[in-house]
Amino acid sequence: MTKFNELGVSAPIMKALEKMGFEEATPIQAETIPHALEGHDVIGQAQTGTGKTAAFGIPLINKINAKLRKVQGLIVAPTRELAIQVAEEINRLAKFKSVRALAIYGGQPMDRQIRALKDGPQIVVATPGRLLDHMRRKTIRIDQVHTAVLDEADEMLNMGFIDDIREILKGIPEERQTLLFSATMPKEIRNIATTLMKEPKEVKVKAKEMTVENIDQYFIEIPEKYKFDTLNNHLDINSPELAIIFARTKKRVDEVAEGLQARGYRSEGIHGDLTQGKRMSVLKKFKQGRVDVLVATDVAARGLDISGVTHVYNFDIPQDPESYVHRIGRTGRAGKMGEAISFITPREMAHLNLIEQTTKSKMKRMAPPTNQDARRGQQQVTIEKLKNAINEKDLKVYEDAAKELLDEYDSITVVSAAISMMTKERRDTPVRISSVAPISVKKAKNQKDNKTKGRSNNKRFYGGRGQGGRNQGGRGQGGRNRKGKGNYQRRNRDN
Ligand SMILES: Nc1ncnc2c1ncn2[C@@H]1O[C@H](COP(=O)(O)OP(=O)(O)OP(=O)(O)O)[C@@H](O)[C@H]1O
Ligand SMILES: [Mg+2]
Repeated sequence: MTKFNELGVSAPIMKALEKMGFEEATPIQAETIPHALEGHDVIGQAQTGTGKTAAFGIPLINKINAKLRKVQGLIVAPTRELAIQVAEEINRLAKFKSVRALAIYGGQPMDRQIRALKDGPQIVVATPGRLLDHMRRKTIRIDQVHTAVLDEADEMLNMGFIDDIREILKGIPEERQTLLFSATMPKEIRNIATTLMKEPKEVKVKAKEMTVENIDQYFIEIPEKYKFDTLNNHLDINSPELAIIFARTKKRVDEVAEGLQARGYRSEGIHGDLTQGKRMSVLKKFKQGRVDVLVATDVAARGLDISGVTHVYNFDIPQDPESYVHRIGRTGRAGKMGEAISFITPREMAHLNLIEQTTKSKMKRMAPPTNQDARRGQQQVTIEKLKNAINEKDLKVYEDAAKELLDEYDSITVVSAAISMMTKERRDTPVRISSVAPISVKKAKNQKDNKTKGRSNNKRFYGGRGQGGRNQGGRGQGGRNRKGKGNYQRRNRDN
């Protein structure tokens, strides 16, 4: 275990770390901070929730000249919410040094950002599109920038956004230091990344698996049309503190979020088509626990650090194994435990193997909970409430009423009636979710024969009812699927 003062971190940052309760450096911090402080370019790869933000934040703040009120550090992140969160963490780390970080991102009025930029923040955290906008309008000056950070670098370099990143980096003096971080770094993306850097030190925190071990990973093989009720049952049984449910499209996110609301859950959806104001208010409610089930597209998959997320559900499995890693990484952060449950349609079973091969971890099969299990789960919640009332409330004023009731009925009947009245009967509310085509499993096809055998025992749970074709809605997959995915990822990318 490494202490921060062994890493050459300056006194004001040490003081902030102490205030934040960071006692020891995480492995990625211990390994990258010395390289970064020496001025090297760094590629840092470590599992989700292991403190990569501070791994680049600390050396960056360390290097800032607090007296110079010019942008000296530039951090680029793929989503607006992440830009905001990273700026907040940087500001916490820089609390005892006169260094300020500002987040700039799409969906917020330009003039407000221009005014804020004039205030002289030394660090700017931005989404690529909005940053380029400011650069082209010359409303941001980056000629004094000595450090550039790409957080979630692979995501930004993925899918043709390399040109935006290149253009951004071209505006920064060449002698800059470049730091690049992510939990995933596919080889081809890393190769692109190295073209943007000078002899980078590559730090990959050694781990057997790409996912953190404190996340228990499960899958449930389930036909499309049973997903929603299964999700309901699960939520009732587990009563997550906070849960994030990932769905494939914005439409599905809206439908699932509304369906859950109709069934009495405090649920909201988040995706790239919402106004920025709405996105922020949904996230705020979720962080405060006023919403406890967040339904999201991949816009919420990367980087978001929300404490109390005990469960992540893949209502639809993602196409990319990398996306799986990031999604489930919203739980099990900073050493806490978490649970990830992926719904996989029988036709997608081969895709499960592809994900497992990439992440080098296994998902355990879980039987879908029955309605009876769920009912027991719901009743358990009621029973807990009753027990709390017994222990904590003054029940004297109700005693006469209770005695009257017990004169007329036996105690079991009375208590059963009370439990029934206090228990939500969710399934009385019908909910319809439009179906989607299963994920294309093209890439994984040749693994299908040897790997999925014996796994596809869907019959056990559903009495061998027909599946497949009906879920697909007759649509072809392949090319179309891939195109669709590219589109929504692009739009989600936001800026
Ligand atoms: N040294 C430390 N000691 C204790 N907590 C820490 C330490 N470093 C970071 N944390 C906390 O751990 C949590 C996760 O950190 P962070 O968001 O930086 O993870 P990450 O590696 O960037 O994850 P992701 O891959 O999901 O982006 C945060 O709440 C952060 O404040
Ligand atoms: Mg991060």
